[in-house]
Amino acid sequence: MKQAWRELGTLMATTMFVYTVFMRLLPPPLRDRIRRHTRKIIHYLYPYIRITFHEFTGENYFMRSEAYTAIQTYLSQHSSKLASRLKAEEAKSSSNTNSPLIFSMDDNEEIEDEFQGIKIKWVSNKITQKTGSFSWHPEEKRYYKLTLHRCYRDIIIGSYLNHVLEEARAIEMKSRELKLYANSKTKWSHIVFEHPARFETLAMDPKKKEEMVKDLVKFKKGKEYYKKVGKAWKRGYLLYGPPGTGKSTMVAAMANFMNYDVYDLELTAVKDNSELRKLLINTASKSIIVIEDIDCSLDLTGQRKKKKKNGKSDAREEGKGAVKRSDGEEDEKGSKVTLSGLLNIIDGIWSACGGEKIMIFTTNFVEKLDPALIRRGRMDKHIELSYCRYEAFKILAKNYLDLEYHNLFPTIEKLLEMTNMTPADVAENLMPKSLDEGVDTCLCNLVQALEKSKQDSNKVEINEKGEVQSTRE
Ligand SMILES: Nc1ncnc2c1ncn2[C@@H]1O[C@H](COP(=O)(O)OP(=O)(O)OP(=O)(O)O)[C@@H](O)[C@H]1O
Ligand SMILES: [Mg+2]
Repeated sequence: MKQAWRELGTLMATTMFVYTVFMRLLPPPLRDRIRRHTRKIIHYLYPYIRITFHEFTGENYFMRSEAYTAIQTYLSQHSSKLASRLKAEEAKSSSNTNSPLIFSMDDNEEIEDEFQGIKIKWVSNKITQKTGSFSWHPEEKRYYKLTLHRCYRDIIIGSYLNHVLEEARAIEMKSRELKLYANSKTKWSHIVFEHPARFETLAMDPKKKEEMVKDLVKFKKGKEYYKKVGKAWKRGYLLYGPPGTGKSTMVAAMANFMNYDVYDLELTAVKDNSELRKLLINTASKSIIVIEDIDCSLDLTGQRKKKKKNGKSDAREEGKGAVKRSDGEEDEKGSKVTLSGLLNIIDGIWSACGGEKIMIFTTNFVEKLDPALIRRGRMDKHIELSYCRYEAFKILAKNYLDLEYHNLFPTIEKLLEMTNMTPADVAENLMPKSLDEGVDTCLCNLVQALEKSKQDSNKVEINEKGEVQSTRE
């Protein structure tokens, strides 16, 4: 058998040699004709098409091909099951995949994929460049080669390759690192977004939570719907409620749930409307743009102007707004972003660029916002995050103490109805302060805190009644 193969090899090499010498001796027109006929014969005998995707493209092979990367991602999904030789790489630490390793086909390995009943062969290969000469591009050029029967050419080029790219995009979306962007001047800078908040651990009314999750799912799957109704694929949420009720936590939970980047827009750092437009144009799709404490960020409300005229300051605002906007300073150094500017940018044509964007405003004082800013269409959904009640408490007890039920739960339920304690305060009381503190101690701490809060609020009520009576007298 070995002898037969050796003879066949020699025969082929001789044939190729004779063919090459023969072709060189022929006059060019005749040579071209023979070449054409030879190609036809090969085409008849070998009915397959091959498509090659190189890792580096461009004039000097500097650019990594996006198609190559997408194919690599797509095939890595199949290779761990189908290929016998694999390459393993460490996954990104913050990627959402469960496995710490990512597998891909090793060099010179092949796997067979199937699409609409058609078998497609993928081979991963590499060309090794001659060493010794100085060169910028990599010495090993990798490529994927796809082989298919020519009768499937249209399906493969038309649908299969699109399918590969879309699947790869979906896989990348799942495993990508989320980013948290912050603005400085007209630029965004980012860090990796790694917030552990999830809807499961968010303490709020379960019905409201479910409604919120359904709304987000509908938005995510709404590409065709938004196109049909002729609306830009974006949605606005207004989160309002007292400090410590979980507004910022909810933004983080939304980003994790949707797998979107977060753009934390600090309006006080934006010089004027045109700078704001530039910043917003530079946000990518699949992102959440959040403006925290919108009532404190800028002079966006009618009430605020009145307040300034009167020269009085609102005690409730001092915690947040006053720091950013000390009187007098604001006009010279501060932001000139106006309400109308912000509204124009939210509604403007640009806002549809990229699509799939969520805008969130958070505030402690919803009643202070200009109705134009929060009307439906701009802020489509208004969500109130409120003081902690029993349903929300149960979620916190599960999160912090891994507790489904305890004898103190009915007492806590009653006390929560009678007081206004924020989930942040409840959570703080539930957290063990030392290694010796167990479930009972934490719950007793909470009961004590709730009783104190109840007494304090009773005192305030009595004082208020007293003041009312004395003013009547
Ligand atoms: N609903 C909640 N569910 C779970 N944890 C919560 C909730 N609300 C508050 N917390 C806890 O309290 C902390 C403060 O909450 P968060 O920053 O989300 O409040 P906020 O409503 O944004 O407050 P502010 O109005 O002051 O910005 C969070 O780190 C979280 O641990
Ligand atoms: Mg907040």
